[in-house]
Amino acid sequence: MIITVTLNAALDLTYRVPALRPRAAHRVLDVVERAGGKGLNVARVLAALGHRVAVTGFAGGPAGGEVRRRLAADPNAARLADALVPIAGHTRRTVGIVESRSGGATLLNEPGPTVTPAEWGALLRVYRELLAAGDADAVALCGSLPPGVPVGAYAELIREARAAGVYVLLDSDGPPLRRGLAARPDLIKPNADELAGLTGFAEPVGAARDARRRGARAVAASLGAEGMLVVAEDDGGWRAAPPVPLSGNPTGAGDSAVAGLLSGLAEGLPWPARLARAVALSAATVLAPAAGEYDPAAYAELLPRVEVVPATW
Ligand SMILES: Nc1ncnc2c1ncn2[C@@H]1O[C@H](COP(=O)(O)OP(=O)(O)O)[C@@H](O)[C@H]1O
Ligand SMILES: O=P(O)(O)OC[C@H]1O[C@](O)(COP(=O)(O)O)[C@@H](O)[C@@H]1O
Repeated sequence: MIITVTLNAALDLTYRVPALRPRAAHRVLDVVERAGGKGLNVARVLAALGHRVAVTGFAGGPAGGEVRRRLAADPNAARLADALVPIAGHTRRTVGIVESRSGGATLLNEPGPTVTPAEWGALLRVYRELLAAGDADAVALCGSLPPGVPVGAYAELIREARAAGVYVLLDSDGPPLRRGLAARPDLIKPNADELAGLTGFAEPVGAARDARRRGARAVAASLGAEGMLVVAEDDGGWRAAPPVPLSGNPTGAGDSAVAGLLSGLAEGLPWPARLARAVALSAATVLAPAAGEYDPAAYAELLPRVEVVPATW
């Protein structure tokens, strides 16, 4: 079983337009709605891969209700346990605008609802109960923090997971990521910009090794069409790349990479196989038009074609 935490859940809307022009009106070709926010995407992909998942975080208002309904209606709902904590504030929407001509995506992420100290306390109680149940292989802490949640929230959740002996992955950005590192997460999954922002190094190998010095036990950096780089717990490393760069909607590709890494961990796979899975799943997510979905046929076809090589430094 894997626990995913989405403190800033979202109703993800994907609008498709022929091309996006600033300061112009657009006719939207079609709209897709999904239960989103990073941890919810991770959970849906894990469930599709056959894993049981407990989904926690906050949900409130109309979008929060819709997120819960969509989670319950997921084709793999039997493996998705809804442990979201109700709040008085309204869950946000995130809007992805995908250009059908170029495949480019523009994202508008609302800040999210204000969470009260009592609601944060309720989340901590639910999280502790999930950890105490004793059957978690891993926890994924994903995404931004909504207003009101303390900036050290991830550090606190990491300390709790480590105290319970549960592997913990952090996928966030900015101050919540920086503060989280102090609590020594087992793995972080930054993209290239997040890694550079964290360390000040643009070059990913130096940056990933620096992130380990700052507290991450291992770093899996996602590098867009170039695939992924891992600097593992023993400072050994691997690189994995998709066979070809793909064009499509990259929203949620990073979340599928997280799902690939954690499903492989839960199945006892070694690093190279976990990495190959993460790259194939995330590349197959670029090929699926809606945020946070992957194309299963493309995943099966890509997996044997992902090249994993040891990295040296
Ligand atoms: N254009 C692309 N072609 C093939 N694979 C891609 C492409 N863009 C992203 N990916 C895959 O998705 C992963 C995550 O994408 P990335 O943009 O690095 O992260 P994030 O979605 O978190 O910003 C990459 O490591 C890669 O495996
Ligand atoms: O919590 P944040 O950082 O605002 O991110 C939320 C957004 O991230 C997503 O999970 C996509 O993330 P990735 O493209 O990094 O995988 C969307 O579903 C959501 O709109």
